[in-house]
Amino acid sequence: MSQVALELKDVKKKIGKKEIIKGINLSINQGEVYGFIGPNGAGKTTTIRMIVGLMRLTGGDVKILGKSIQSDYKLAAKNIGAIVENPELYPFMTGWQNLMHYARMYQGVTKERVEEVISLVGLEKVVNDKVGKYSLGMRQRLGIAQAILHKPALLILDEPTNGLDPAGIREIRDYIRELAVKDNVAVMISSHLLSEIELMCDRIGIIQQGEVISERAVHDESTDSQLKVIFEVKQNDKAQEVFEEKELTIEKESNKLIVKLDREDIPNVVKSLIEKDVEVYGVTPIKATLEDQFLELTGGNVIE
Ligand SMILES: Nc1ncnc2c1ncn2[C@@H]1O[C@H](COP(=O)(O)OP(=O)(O)OP(=O)(O)O)[C@@H](O)[C@H]1O
Repeated sequence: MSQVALELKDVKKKIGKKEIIKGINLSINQGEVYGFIGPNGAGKTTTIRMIVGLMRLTGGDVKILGKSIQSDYKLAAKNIGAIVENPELYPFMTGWQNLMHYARMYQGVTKERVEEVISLVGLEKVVNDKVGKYSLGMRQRLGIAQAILHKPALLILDEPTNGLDPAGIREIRDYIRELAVKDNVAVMISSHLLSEIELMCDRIGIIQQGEVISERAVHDESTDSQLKVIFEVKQNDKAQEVFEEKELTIEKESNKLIVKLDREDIPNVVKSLIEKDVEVYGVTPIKATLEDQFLELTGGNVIE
């Protein structure tokens, strides 16, 4: 069984009289990529800053590989690699010099390990160029390389794909998945790019007003029990009667009826339609995108 890499227990943060984080509980296993999403001001950065020790907790605890950041900070922190806000890089030094500079700060990070992370993030060709000349994508990759130098069990990335073009986003996504699968690293990513989260993460937590209001596996069909289904029928009015009898919500009433129902009720509804002589041409479940779910859960709050 994989070990729990990160555990948040009733984590709270009060600034002045305002409770910004209201008791967050979550855990991330080794080898798991966890997306932490929420509208602006929901509390993502505050939570991350507490996990990495940049801000004190006002309540609860954070454990990394079982070590508390409150009572065992040094032991807990050595298992974290993070990019919070922008990665700190020296523009007048080459990529190689930057990494060697950080490698010296950790015990046991060899030259071979530096070479390994460079190839993992695909920076071999530019590693001897000055970082000042790097594109944003290259800088992000170097930032990730720096964060994983000491082989942390937990990698935390705050908006890692911010400002990257689609090709850059794809590359970062691939490195992150590789890290989780090959090196068993637990990764926590905060982002507002929901489509990215869907492709990159195993599980997501949605945070709103300082609380995790929903947590779900990204590819778990069982969490999609309430579906939107498109019914293509010839006799709309008769079909509507069937749906109304069953107290189902009809969302759209053009030539196609979009109805919300549980997956296991589909056969029954189709049977009723046929019994009422409705000619059914098609029944298509629409997989609600994460964005739909997110907007539904946050009551339509607009995200960037
Ligand atoms: N030092 C502070 N003093 C007072 N309020 C603060 C402070 N830092 C953060 N806040 C408030 O806490 C809430 C959460 O902010 P936070 O930056 O954690 O949100 P976020 O989810 O990361 O948002 P964004 O996506 O915009 O970065 C916001 O309402 C913010 O105004």
